[in-house]
Amino acid sequence: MTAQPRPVTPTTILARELGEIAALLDADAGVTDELTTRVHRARDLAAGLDPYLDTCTTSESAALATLASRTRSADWRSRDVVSGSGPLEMEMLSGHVEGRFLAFLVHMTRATRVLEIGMFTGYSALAMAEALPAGGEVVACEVDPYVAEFAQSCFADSTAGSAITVHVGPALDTLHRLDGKFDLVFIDADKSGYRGYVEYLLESDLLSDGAVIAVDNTLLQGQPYAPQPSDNGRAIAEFNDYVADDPRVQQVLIPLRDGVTLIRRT
Ligand SMILES: C[S@@+](CC[C@H](N)C(=O)[O-])C[C@H]1O[C@@H](n2cnc3c(N)ncnc32)[C@H](O)[C@@H]1O
Repeated sequence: MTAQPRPVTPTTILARELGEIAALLDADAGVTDELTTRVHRARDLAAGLDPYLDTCTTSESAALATLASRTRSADWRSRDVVSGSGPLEMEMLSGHVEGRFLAFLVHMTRATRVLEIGMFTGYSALAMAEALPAGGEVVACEVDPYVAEFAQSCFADSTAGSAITVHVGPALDTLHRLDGKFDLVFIDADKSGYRGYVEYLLESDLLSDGAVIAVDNTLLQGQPYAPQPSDNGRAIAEFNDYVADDPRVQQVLIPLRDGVTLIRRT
C-alpha cells in the first residue's frame, strides 16, 4: 500500500483539523477540550495566514497605499452598474501582496509592455507600472468610465502613473483595436469573459515570445471545486478546464489570495 503524505502545509493541516472537528461533531461528543483546542487551532491557522503574508512582503509604495485608502473610502454602494460589468466593491482591489507579486512578474519576464484587462481603481496597474523599466508601458482596459477616471486621478499623483494608458470600453472590443506586442497580461475582469480574452490573445499577434498571461480569481472563493457554485464559479471552473485542456499552453494555478493562474505558450 502506498503511504499517504502527512499534512505539512497550512492548508493541508487546516483540512486535517477540520476533518477531526467534523468527526468529533458527527460522534456527538459535545464540546470537549479536544474539540475546543482543534477549533482554535483551525481558526489561528486560517486567520493568521493573510496577515503573515503581509508582514513578510515588501511594503507597498506611498502612491499605492494612498490609492488603496481612497478606494476604501469611496461609496461604491450608490454607484450604478455599468452594462457588461457587475456591481463594484472595494474588495475588487487586488492589494499589497498580489500587487508585489505582479511587480515580481514584471521583473521576472523583463516586461516593457504590459496589458491589463479589468483595472478597477488601478492598484494592479500602478503596481506593475512601478516595476517597469524607463520607457515601459501598461495598457489598461476598463469598462466603467467612473472607475477609469478615479484610477487616472490616482495615477496623476504618482510618477509611475504616467506609464499607464487607459482604454475605456468592453475589453474584447479594445483588444481588437490594440497592436504591438505585450510581454505580460493580467486578466482580472468579468469572469465569463476570461476564455474569450485568452483565446483572442493566443490567436492574435499581441503576445511577445515568452509572454506570460496571469489570470486572477481562478480559485473564485473555492467555488470551482466546492458544491453549488455561483454563475461566476461555474464560469471559472469552465475556464480552468479549458486552459487545462489546451495543448498550446502550460499553466500553474497559484493559491495566492483568490488564486492566480500563470499561462505561457508551450
Ligand atoms: C476585480 S476588478 C479589477 C481589480 C484590479 N485589477 C485591481 O487589482 O485593483 C474588475 C474590473 O473589471 C471591470 N470589467 C468588468 N467587465 C469588463 C469588461 N468586459 N471590459 C473591461 N473591464 C471590465 C470592472 O468594471 C472592474 O473594474
